[in-house]
Amino acid sequence: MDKLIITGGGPVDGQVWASGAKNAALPILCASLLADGPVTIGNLPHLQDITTTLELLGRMGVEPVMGERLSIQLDGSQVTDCHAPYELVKKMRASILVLGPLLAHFGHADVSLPGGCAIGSRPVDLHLRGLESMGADIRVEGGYIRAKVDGRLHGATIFFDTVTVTGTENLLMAATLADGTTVLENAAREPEIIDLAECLIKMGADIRGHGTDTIVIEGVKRLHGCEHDVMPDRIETGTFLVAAAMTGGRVKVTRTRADMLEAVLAKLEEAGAEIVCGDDWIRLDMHGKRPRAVNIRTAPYPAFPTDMQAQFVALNAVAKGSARVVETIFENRFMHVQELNRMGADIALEGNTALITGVETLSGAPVMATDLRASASLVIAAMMAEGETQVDRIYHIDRGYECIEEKLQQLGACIRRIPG
Ligand SMILES: CC(=O)N[C@H]1[C@@H](OP(=O)(O)OP(=O)(O)OC[C@H]2O[C@@H](n3ccc(=O)[nH]c3=O)[C@H](O)[C@@H]2O)O[C@H](CO)[C@@H](O)[C@@H]1O
Ligand SMILES: C=C(OP(=O)(O)O)C(=O)O
Repeated sequence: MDKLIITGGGPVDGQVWASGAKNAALPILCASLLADGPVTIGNLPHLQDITTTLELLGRMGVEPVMGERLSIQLDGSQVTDCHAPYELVKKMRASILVLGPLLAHFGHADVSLPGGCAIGSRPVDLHLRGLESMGADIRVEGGYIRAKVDGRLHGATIFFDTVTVTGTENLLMAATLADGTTVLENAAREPEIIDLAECLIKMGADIRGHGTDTIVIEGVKRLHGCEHDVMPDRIETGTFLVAAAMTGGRVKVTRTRADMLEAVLAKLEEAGAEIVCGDDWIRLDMHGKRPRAVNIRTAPYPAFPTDMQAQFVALNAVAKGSARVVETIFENRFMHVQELNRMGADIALEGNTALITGVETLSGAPVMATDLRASASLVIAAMMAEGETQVDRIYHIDRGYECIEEKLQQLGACIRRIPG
């Protein structure tokens, strides 16, 4: 297993570009299963999760054709096998996103249950209940979701008890080819849902209300190919901004968007950062200062994203003052806390709340990455810690951060990978 070795020290200073968003690219790749023609997807990030998804689509018969500028062409009409095996689904929960498109386009699907993971149990009951109310017959046997429908799915009004991002995406995709109207109530409003809906509309889907909590979909008979560029990754962008803020440094992130990061930028300003935004860039400057501690409460978009919680725990660990960070989305998303404490942080956990007392500095230590954003928090903490930190199990970070060491080197970090 690869490791990252980071020697902490100077402030972050430099410019870096944001990659395409993992959490938009994954549903969009799966949406290609709905089309009767080639879908060309641009600005795809080069990430392990993307490779896993392409392998999964390849097993179904959809062979990717590589294009220019990180683009790829996929044709849903090539599907020969509607089966998503455990050995691929276990690598990446977002594989569940093939369920809705396969069922809607081909009338059946066998998809392994994703199972629990480090950050929480993450059930998919709301995906399944929604598909059942659209007429699907679903059985769970041998760890597989076996779903079929006689003829086509039909439209339905579906109320989500809990706001779910991939649940909204799965049902949104399924509804595009259903008979009649589907209304998704208490739908997720994340920017990645808007990006997916815009791609589906280019494929010929009839969707209104995406970006609000009520999405209305009129089913159409078929969808065609299209071209779509994936939106920038707001979580990667936010991670670079926090790295600069923690080290009293400055950064300009390009090829990104400020409008989808409002809650994060507000917290960075509260921490003392000066932030200036342009059409497709964000510049942050801490002017050499130590950040002030900021309280955080995660919640569905547009509130503060759970995917930025670990990075802000790291920031608070070295801030002036003390802070409370409350995680309301996942029941076990504080695995970074004990590793940060090994680096000298002073963080206590009480249920879903981290109570953080800022310390002047952290010290390098061997630490273990436990999930994607926990890994990111350890890497940025290591960049400001005294001495050397060894981050083990970094395959987690490779799921979601493209060329992490090259990009952080551009910002002045002393970071290298040791292949395992
Ligand atoms: C690939 C992708 O886009 N991943 C993101 C997506 O994950 P994901 O879509 O898996 O997360 P959800 O929005 O579904 O989860 C939100 C909450 O709903 C619960 N739930 C969800 C579905 C369900 O059927 N039943 C149920 O109880 C979950 O356990 C969790 O407590 O949104 C999360 C919340 O913003 C992000 O952290 C992930 O980065
Ligand atoms: C939790 C995340 O991803 P996934 O849902 O793919 O596990 C994430 O991107 O932070």
